[in-house]
Amino acid sequence: MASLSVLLLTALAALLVARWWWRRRRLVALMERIPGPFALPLLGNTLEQTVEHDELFVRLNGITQLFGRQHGVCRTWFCTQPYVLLSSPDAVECVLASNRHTDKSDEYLYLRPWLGTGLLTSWGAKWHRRRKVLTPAFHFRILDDFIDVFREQADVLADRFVQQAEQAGRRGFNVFPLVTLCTLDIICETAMGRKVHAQVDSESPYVRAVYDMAEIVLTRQSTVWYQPDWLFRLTPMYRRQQACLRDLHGFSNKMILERKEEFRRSRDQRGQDLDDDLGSKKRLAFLDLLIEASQDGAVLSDEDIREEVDTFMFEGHDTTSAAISWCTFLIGCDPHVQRQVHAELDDIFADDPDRGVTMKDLNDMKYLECCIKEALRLYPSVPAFARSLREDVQIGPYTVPAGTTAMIVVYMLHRNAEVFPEPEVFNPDRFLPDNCVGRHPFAYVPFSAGPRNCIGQKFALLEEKAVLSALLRRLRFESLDRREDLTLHGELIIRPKDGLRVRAFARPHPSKTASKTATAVNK
Ligand code: HEM
Repeated sequence: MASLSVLLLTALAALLVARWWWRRRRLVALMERIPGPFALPLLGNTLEQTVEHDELFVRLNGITQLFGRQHGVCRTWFCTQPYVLLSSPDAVECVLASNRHTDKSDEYLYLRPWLGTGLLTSWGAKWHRRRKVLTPAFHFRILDDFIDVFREQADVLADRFVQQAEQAGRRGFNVFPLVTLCTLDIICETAMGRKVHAQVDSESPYVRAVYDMAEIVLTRQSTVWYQPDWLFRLTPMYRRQQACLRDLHGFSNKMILERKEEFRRSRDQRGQDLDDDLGSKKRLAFLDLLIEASQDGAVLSDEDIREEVDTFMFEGHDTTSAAISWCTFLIGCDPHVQRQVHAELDDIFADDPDRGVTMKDLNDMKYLECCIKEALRLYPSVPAFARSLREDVQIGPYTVPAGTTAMIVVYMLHRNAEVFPEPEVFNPDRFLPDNCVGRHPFAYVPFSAGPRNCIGQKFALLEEKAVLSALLRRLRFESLDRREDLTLHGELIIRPKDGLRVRAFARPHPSKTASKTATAVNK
């Protein structure tokens, strides 16, 4: 009897496997036409990919270079999940330009405990609704209000840089951690309307939880045995996650309650709608705009608001911090570029070298903008991102089947020598208006592109300019690390494994009659 049961169970299991295999045969056949490394049955390329983060980044870029040379498409398998890696403008366009491929891949699932289904992780009708509700929060009128926050926090950072420069002398110091605390201060104040003083107190539980949570997400993304929820719940890392979430959600919930209360009070006092107040009397945080848009819960519940605030916190500080740090480093590698940036800044602030930066100044920083763009080309803060394909897509000569994860390998896309000759050279002139004419619109996508592009890109660019100009008005940089010696961590954000070390020197105070050396771009 027992042996009959075993036989029946074995037959049933075999039947299920055969059915699964039969259903997947088209997907597998289509995938195997796409160039890629040899893959084992069931395991695929998992063994080559279960390595340290820096090594994984090198391997993914290597596969892209080796197998995706011709059409910018190659394939790899993580267990039974197929991936295509896209690295040419045409291939990337096929996915990003379409309204049909807006669903995020399973890698984003691990962000859900923190971000729920906010703008970054939601899909379908919910994402559409949210995008519509949130877009006005990034209107330039609102961004104008944030310049004061950028300026204040950038000045704190510049003071800290001066201090570090004095203490470290010729040994130099790592810019990354200092800049990250500054961008965290900026996003807390602009997203939630509260100062967390991260630059002064980096040990705050909230700040620590942000770091820990990002690390947990990354570990789950790249480690097979942490992926199933039931298995993850058995690990100490799950308990660490729950502790982080208590701090993260506890803080945002408290902020929401406080701001709602303030919002109600001020509306009752004035007897008028907050709309009348936009951009005039009181600076509004994104949170206030969400509370306003929520229409007392009819459009957004408190939990919906929290999802979005947490999403801004996540997307809005590490990305800008990486961008500012890389740009400082690259400018510090090239004295000629640095002289042009200094000349532009001296020119803009010739009327009063000590005054605070304004929106007009930021808009006038054309050459600095080229440097920022070029730094984002070489070191895109988000080096890769992914979509889950719900239907077949034709990419070049290949039909990529539904069910595949399409990964946009931005780091390699930006190194296409046909679009960017001598791609490893840091050359901000590539982004002078004349030099951009005729460039493929999907050849440069640090903020993604198409319907799911970065909603915060204007905010990010203004913040970067405000912080970099505050640093460069006071300091001259010399980068100590050589680019070719850096080990990169291609994590959620691209980071150098051992930081970016620079020496900083105080600049002589520019006289009020500074020469009006206009740079080519300002003419
Ligand atoms: C240099 C800075 C930044 C870079 C390079 C960057 C890059 C990106 C990229 C590549 C995406 C697409 C991600 C994907 O498809 O998975 C994205 C989406 C997003 N970003 Fe940014 N980002 C930056 C700054 C910001 C800031 C400052 C905010 C908010 C204040 C922000 C908020 C968002 C949101 C909410 C999304 C999701 C948009 C959607 O799916 O509709 N980002 N960003």
